[in-house]
Amino acid sequence: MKHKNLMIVGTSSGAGKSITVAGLCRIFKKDGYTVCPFKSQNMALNSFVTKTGKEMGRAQVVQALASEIEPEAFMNPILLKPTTDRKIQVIVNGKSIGNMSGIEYGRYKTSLKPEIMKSYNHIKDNYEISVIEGAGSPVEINIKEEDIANMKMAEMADAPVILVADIDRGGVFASIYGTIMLLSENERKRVKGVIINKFRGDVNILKPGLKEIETLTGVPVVGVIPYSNVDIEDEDSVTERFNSLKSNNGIKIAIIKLKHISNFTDFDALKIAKDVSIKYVSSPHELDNEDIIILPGTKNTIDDLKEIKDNGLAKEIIKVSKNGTTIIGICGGFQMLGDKIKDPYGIESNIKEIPGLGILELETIMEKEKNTRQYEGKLKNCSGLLAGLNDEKINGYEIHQGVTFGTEQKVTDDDRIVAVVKGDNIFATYIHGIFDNECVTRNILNYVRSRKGMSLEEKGISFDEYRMLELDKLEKIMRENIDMKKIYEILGD
Ligand SMILES: NC(=O)CC[C@H](N)C(=O)O
Repeated sequence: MKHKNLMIVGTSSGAGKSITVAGLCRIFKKDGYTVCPFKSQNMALNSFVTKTGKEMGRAQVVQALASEIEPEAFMNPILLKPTTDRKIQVIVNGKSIGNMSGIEYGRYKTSLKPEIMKSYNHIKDNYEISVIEGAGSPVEINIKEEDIANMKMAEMADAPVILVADIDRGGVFASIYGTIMLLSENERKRVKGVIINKFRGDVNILKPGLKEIETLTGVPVVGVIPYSNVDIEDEDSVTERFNSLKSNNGIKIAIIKLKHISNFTDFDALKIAKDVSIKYVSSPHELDNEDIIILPGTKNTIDDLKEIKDNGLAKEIIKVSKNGTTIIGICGGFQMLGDKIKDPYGIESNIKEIPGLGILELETIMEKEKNTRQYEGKLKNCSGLLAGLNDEKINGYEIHQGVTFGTEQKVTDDDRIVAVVKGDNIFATYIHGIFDNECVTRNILNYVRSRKGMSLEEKGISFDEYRMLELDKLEKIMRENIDMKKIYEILGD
């Protein structure tokens, strides 16, 4: 089997690299090839846990789904998770090797090349096509020497390169020309095509410019993709995800926008539910009688807890929790709802102990060992928000250092505390992806619907099904607007 590859780089972060890779993976898969995504280094707080308990960036997970293969850490051998303002947690091949400052990591990262190549070669040996994603812009000339994610990666994999440019933010010709001109001559030779992304309007207006940029750079424009509302998660560095989502007279949900918010893809499944409006909130006066308040996961529970105490959000959440507002805590947010968080080894900060919101009688200790595992279990002893869900199977994944103890009502069949309910209106869990379990989401939303006198919803589409439909939408748009014949010609041996 001869392996063929292609690398997608972008004129900037958020140009649409991840989505383009996902779309190409889907097309190659549908055309009958075995295909695998790859990104050597990701910087993201949205991570995923593989079947073998390894952590990886979520963009490659979606691309793996598009390729119809199980997500595995070799698709993203390096994951960087910003922990505090100055430290990043470095995850290599799915496991944390500790925290480093930016400068320390800058010095260290080129030594990871063998690790990267081990992962890449595994893909090369096992799949017919690989689609490699770059990171940010390939011409950050101040750090080009230490590059392991862009043109160096293209070189290491000997891959042809396609440059994706975002026309929506303007300056598209300058960014295409500037990016290509800032590459070295050898690097420039690798660039075989340009894709213009997020175009609104009549492509005929664009045509003279396309011709001119092709002449100026010598690189053909192989596609102009219209702006679309395909709902597929992209890199989280530049995200429109925190924009509010409105619906009239519906269920109002506020998600607390913590400074180190992590795994906010947890809420994607809520967005597709009927009558839901979601708002991200970072101060108490933005709260407006919401039906549900969610405390999300965080890379730094202690710092973020301190912040919501200082800015008054904590006080407000405690107050409305007593008036029956539904409060949901996920992972770090779950830990905050307890009485106390202890960090004896200074994992998250130098605060050794901090009182929580005291809504749940629980205590959390940050352990040295990080828990990364997929979760599969059964609900039991369900009441309140989860009433009626006994024996339902649920799944998701866990990423946390904290271990939680206490006397609240456990609702899973595990010995340890994974999820609890309290009274009618509180639910908290370590499980990321909890809302992807359609029964849990429907139950909670129906609880709120009945309180508000709204009619209840029957079983709906699962989030997995929804995601596959969106990927197929993306495939269709890309096939219609990219010269796929040309892409197959570009694919490198
Ligand atoms: N993913 C999370 O929310 C992590 C919570 C917390 N920072 C921990 O490590 O335990």
